Amino acid sequence: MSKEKIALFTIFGGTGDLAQRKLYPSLFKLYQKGYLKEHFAVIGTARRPWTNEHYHGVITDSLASLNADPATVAKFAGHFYYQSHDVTDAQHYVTLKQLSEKLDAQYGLQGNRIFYLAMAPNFFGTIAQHLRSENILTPNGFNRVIIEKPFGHDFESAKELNDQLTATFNENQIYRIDHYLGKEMIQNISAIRFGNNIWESLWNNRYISNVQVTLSEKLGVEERAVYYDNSGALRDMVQNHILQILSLLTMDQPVEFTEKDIDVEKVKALRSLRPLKPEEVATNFVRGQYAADGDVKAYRNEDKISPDSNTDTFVAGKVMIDNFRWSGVPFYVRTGKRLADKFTRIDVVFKRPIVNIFNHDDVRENDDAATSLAPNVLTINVEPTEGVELRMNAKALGQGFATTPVKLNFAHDAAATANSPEAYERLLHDALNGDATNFTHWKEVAYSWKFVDVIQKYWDEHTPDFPNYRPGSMGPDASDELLRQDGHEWIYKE
Ligand SMILES: NC(=O)C1=CN([C@@H]2O[C@H](COP(=O)(O)OP(=O)(O)OC[C@H]3O[C@@H](n4cnc5c(N)ncnc54)[C@H](OP(=O)(O)O)[C@@H]3O)[C@@H](O)[C@H]2O)C=CC1
Ligand SMILES: O=C1O[C@H](COP(=O)(O)O)[C@@H](O)[C@H](O)[C@H]1O
Repeated sequence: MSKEKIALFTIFGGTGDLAQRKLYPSLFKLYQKGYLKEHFAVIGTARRPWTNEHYHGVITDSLASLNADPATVAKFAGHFYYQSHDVTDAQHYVTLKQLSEKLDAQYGLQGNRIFYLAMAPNFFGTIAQHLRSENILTPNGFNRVIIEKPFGHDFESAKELNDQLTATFNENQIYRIDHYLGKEMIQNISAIRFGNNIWESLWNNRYISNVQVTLSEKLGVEERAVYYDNSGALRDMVQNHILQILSLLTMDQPVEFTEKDIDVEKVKALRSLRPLKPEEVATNFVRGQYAADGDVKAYRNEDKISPDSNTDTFVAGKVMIDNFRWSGVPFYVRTGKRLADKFTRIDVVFKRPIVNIFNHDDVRENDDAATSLAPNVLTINVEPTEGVELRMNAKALGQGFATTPVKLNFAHDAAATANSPEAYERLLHDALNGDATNFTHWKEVAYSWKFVDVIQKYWDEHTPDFPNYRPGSMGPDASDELLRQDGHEWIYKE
């Protein structure tokens, strides 16, 4: 059976950063791999008054880093059509419907439509309402809408947006994208956990001391100031990516590895997050904003950022999960811009042995572990390295007997990593196949916002002392104190 997928893509936000950096290259890779052939077309739409010719130039430029055959690129770009209009303008959708029907006939698209909303969330409801009112969805093919994160701004706006979307689309037509779920090693969490008896039997509060999730970025806010200053790191990275990763790390085993069964278990995990009371926020969550350092601008001095902005560019937090499996285990999360390096990693820190038979001096009263033995740590490296490390204790080489920490290490080689699909390519392919396994679902989004809203509300009511961390560090000192107060420390330290 041909692997060719047939569809008309309509990208709202076709002139934007995400479309150019992620969507066009991903669609091209699907084209190169034969998943898209002749029977596909793309309508890019935004307000800028571009011509098709200019649009094809933008598409070509967005593929430059792929060093692809120019003739192939030109043929691919020929499937793209630009329409300039404002999504709040009803007439835009009348002309969009006419163009959609023309391209459907021209390319034989069987009425299959994928609408990608690659623009600020406050427009998502407007677009969904117009798609319905102007009858742009088709009766004879599939209709799917891909919604970028953050899905809303808080629980209330997310609920309103979801109601607007479900007035137009069924739940199984809504693809809430969180591109971290398309990353190889995030998908690997379930394989590691449920594919190996060694881990699942230890994956609980009897053996695990604490879990650490770090999404570190070296870049600053770059060209996205307008979006980011209204978002902040808590909404931009914690409400979605980090809580999604936490749900995969902590969920119970699904009955089957299917979209529905995985969603059931992720929702159970997110429902088990211990909600914070307002008076608990300050001792469990840390916020930061990067300062200036040499020729690196402070956040408040970035283009289009107000000089008195209190937007958080860094978050560290301690999350507790109240269920049988995880009660008592702290989950430390952190993310930020202008940190020491660009990487994403998960560190699962196991409890040390209670007794160190190799060093009787180490046995102390009321000590919960033999401190001279290093803790076992399972590290899942998500990016830029893709792989798994295990730290354990072994005998030190040579005469006598002493223990020493050693590391078992698996990493995909660079060639394998380079050839594996990038997150957006993988998720666009899943959407073409109607597979929403690696997308978020409404209840997951709802519980994530409910958890985050308490923190954001408390921060909105209390003025921070910003800026408070040096670019190139791993955030404010309070982030280290968050673990130190529990007798722990970050496995990755600057
Ligand atoms: N960029 C990234 O790395 C990531 C972005 N995202 C999400 O993707 C979405 C888009 O982000 P990004 O591409 O960075 O944002 P940009 O600001 O770069 O792009 C916004 C797009 O929306 C268009 N637009 C704005 N207002 C209107 C309007 N009234 N009518 C029609 N088009 C409009 C703009 O085009 P024009 O001005 O010509 O109208 C532009 O194409 C956001 O939800 C963001 O959270 C998610 C993950 C990563
Ligand atoms: O969703 C987002 O993610 C990017 C980081 O994505 P990555 O794949 O490069 O790790 C982040 O820079 C951006 O602010 C955020 O919106």
